[in-house]
Amino acid sequence: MATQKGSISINTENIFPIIKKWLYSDKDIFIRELISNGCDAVNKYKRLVTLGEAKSNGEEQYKIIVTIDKDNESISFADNGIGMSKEEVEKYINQVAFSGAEDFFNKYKDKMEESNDIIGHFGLGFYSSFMVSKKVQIDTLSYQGGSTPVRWTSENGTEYEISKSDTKNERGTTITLFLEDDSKEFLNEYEVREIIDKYCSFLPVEIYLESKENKDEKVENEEEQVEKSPLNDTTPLWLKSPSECTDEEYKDFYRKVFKSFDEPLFWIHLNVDYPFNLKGILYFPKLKNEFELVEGKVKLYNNQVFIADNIKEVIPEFLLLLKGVIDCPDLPLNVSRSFLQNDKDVSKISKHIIKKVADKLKLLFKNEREEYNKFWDDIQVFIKYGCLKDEGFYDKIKDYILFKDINKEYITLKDYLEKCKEKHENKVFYVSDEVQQSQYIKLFKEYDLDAVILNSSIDNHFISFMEYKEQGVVFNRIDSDISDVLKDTNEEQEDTADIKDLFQSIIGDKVKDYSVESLRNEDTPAIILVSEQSRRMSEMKSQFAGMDLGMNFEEEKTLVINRNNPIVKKIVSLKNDESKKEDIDLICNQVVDLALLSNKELSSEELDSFIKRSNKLMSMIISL
Ligand SMILES: Nc1ncnc2c1ncn2[C@@H]1O[C@H](COP(=O)(O)OP(=O)(O)OP(=O)(O)O)[C@@H](O)[C@H]1O
Repeated sequence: MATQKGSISINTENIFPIIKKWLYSDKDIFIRELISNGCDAVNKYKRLVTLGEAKSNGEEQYKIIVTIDKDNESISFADNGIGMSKEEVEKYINQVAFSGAEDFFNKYKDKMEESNDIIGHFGLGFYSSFMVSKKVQIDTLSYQGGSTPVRWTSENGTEYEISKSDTKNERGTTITLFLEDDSKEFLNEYEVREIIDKYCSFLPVEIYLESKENKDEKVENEEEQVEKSPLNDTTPLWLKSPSECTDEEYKDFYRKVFKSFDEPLFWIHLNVDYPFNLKGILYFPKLKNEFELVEGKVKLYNNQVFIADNIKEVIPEFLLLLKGVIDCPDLPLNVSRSFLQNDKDVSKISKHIIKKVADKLKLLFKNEREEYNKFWDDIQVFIKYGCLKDEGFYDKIKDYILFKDINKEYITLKDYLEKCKEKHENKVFYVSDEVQQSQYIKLFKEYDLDAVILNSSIDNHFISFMEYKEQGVVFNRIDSDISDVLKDTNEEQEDTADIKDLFQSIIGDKVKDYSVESLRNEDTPAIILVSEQSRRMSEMKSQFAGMDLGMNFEEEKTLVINRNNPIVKKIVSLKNDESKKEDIDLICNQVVDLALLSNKELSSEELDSFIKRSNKLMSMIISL
């Protein structure tokens, strides 16, 4: 064949996507592009064999071999796919943004029963090789009988040479990149292996990595003769039908892909054919603490080629807390993200994924309630975050949201409200700190009342959200206005004014209100209740620390005095005894501080006088 020279034509309309595509992305993407091209070439050939348009002895091992040649400072990508004739090289390689993949698909689409598994779309991928090379060489031999091997070379991507190849004598294509000085890292086998691992772990054609030096050693080393295993898994689990996958396979896949020793809690196998193609597996990881939430990872693939982690245009943001893989052959993922934001299919996919997650939760709730209860602590933050982010998600799963109560039972809002209807209709009591509020929990148990534990940092927002969504339902902290609930209706109401007056005269306005009750447990002299509204306002104020909000947001406290308590009884009986005035004063203050202490930490001055008073009381006892 005579040597021919010419200029590469550039379709200017299509040059802009190239700029967009590579100006901002990693250099290593060329490895993904060239391996995907090899993969396409093999898939096209296999398809022709199936259609009877090409011959195969049935034993051929299709593969892509990546070879690093340190001496020549090159890296090559060889496949035994369809190959290219001289005309095809001129058509597909010399015209940037003219995709032979699209051409092939259009030509054979009527004859193809399965969905399109060809990766290329844009006719640009090959040119990414110029990001790292000073010279690119293609040696290719078409599958068509009587073809001549072709060599195409170009030093800058705009001018080329075509001649007969003197190295290619078997069907397929070898693309050799002579690396630029600033891209020598691609001669490092470890580095290249990492990149292949990142992008090509699940490509459908076997990929091998060789190093020219190793190749020479191989002849001498007997053990090396042993067949190497491919770098990739050509049939990833998500492609299998869910009914054929075992739990162990799902767990192994999780451990392998996410390099995690933990076991996932459960998973969702996505498998959609219509109206779009989507396959994948989403795992609910076990979270050790809330801060791990940021660590989720959802890997997005396009026809088994890795595209990126956590593309929030496709996967709803809150689901990015999960770990998983999603393969979406329909998405034009090589295009910029702004395109994705406006794509209708993309929002449909996102909605579909949300629905599937909600369905799975419903299924677990209905069929495996015990297990679901066990998972709840680990998934609750994720679920609540999802509800806050997406009301639609809340509407789908609201009946499956659980609350852990003070007896460590898991209960739905509906069941809680039903159970407590008689005692406090439409009111949910909650604990935000089990240690700090332990006295109130004890009190609730004595009264056979129930409260739920809402102690994660997201719960404050979630409570407001629930109150907004579930009109009429209010959430009150366990130390809030519970006097109504504690009131014993059977009991005759005695005059309580003298007890109130006594305390009020000593304590003054340290608390806003006083009430006298007959608590079932006589050991407790008094408790403090804080109005829910005032506490929320005061918490809000502390979030805006330093800002003048123009209002006073003090917590409104009520002192509930237990008239069944012997100390209270005693001081009330002695209230008119002038000689005991000082002692009564001391005891009343101590009773109030103890009640405050069970509610929250004392301020430094409060603590100071509490300690002084306690010491005084002890010395009084000793001198007795
Ligand atoms: N290894 C190969 N074997 C056979 N043909 C190839 C090979 N590499 C590239 N080609 C041909 O060159 C064309 C252009 O390749 P290029 O990578 O630029 O674009 P593409 O794969 O079609 O699309 P994309 O830009 O989405 O990767 C391909 O469509 C294919 O016809």
